[in-house]
Amino acid sequence: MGAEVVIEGLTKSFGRQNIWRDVSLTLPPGEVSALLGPSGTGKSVFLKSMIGLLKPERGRCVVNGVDIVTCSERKLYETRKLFGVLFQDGALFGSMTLFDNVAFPLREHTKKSETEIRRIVLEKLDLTGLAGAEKKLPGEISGGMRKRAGLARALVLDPEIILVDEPDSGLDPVRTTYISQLFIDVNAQIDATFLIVTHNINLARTVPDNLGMLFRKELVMFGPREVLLTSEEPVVKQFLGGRMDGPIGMSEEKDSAQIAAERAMFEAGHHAGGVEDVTGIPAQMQPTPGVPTRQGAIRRKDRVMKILHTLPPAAQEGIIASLTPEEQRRYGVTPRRSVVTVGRHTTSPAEDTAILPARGELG
Ligand SMILES: Nc1ncnc2c1ncn2[C@@H]1O[C@H](COP(=O)(O)OP(=O)(O)OP(=O)(O)O)[C@@H](O)[C@H]1O
Repeated sequence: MGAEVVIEGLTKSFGRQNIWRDVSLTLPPGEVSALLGPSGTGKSVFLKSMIGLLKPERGRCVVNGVDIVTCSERKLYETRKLFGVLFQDGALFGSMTLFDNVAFPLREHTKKSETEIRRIVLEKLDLTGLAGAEKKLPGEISGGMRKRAGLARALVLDPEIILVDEPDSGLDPVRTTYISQLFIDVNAQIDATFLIVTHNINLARTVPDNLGMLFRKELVMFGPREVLLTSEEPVVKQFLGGRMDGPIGMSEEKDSAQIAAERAMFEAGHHAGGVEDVTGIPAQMQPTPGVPTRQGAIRRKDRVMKILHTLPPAAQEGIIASLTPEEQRRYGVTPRRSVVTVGRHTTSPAEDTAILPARGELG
């Protein structure tokens, strides 16, 4: 099972420029989490802080009892081996073949024989759909393949935590979905804890178990996906709809006068862009048939049902609607009213938000 990552009160500035402050969240072991946020809100800085490449001035990031922020260089070196990182561009060495790129961490950090290295590299290339491409140079393959090669390299040291920085950058929507499917399949196969930072709405809505959002230098929220996907928070709604109408502006945020002026314009009929009718909780991506069940998803169900009573009503309803009738019986919950199911999408109308906990333990 992947490692839990506990982040408490993390604050990062460059000189006098504060990037974000007091960020606290826990990545549950083996679950897939995603962190959203408009461009420039410090998502990449957050990932780099988690692996000790940047030093936050306050707070903790604890993995297996080691605080990355304050530990010694030696401990940091050891703990970093628990992480596999997929950088935005794959961060491959341009002059090395895919084989050598993927073999690099094994040659750097282990004493494995070349035969053993070959076995591991070919296995990871196969896992990421790159079998047969080992002799290619990064410049000879597509952006999607480069990302998959970056993922293969991130996997060779058997990481417990995988950090992914904007997997969709430079990819079309279809390739983005394929790489998302690969994350889900890899998660099912190795049960590692994932954190994906992204501003891709489709990915955010369908891939992770947990969702958070950075805005105005703070973590707006972090929790089960259903919480953010049903949130009435203006910044969250605006972001998920990809619209101009709301607090996020051209270069991050707007003041109240600008919000009011634009609101008048949209009310007068100007299209705010984005998609108005994408609401509710779409079905989550599942492992490809034949790939094992995600253990993280099973644990998550139990974990979320224990905290169900602490979540907003719309999120509760969405979670209950995602359970099978047998699971609803097992957890002792019943939807108050029937939920509307549209194709593979389950939506819960606002008036259907309350639940009936059938047993006392939920509330
Ligand atoms: N090493 C650094 N020194 C100084 N400022 C930095 C450094 N790294 C990042 N920043 C600043 O931190 C802010 C957040 O950058 P970051 O790249 O983390 O944002 P992001 O949310 O990942 O953006 P995007 O979605 O566009 O990739 C930016 O203003 C950037 O200029």
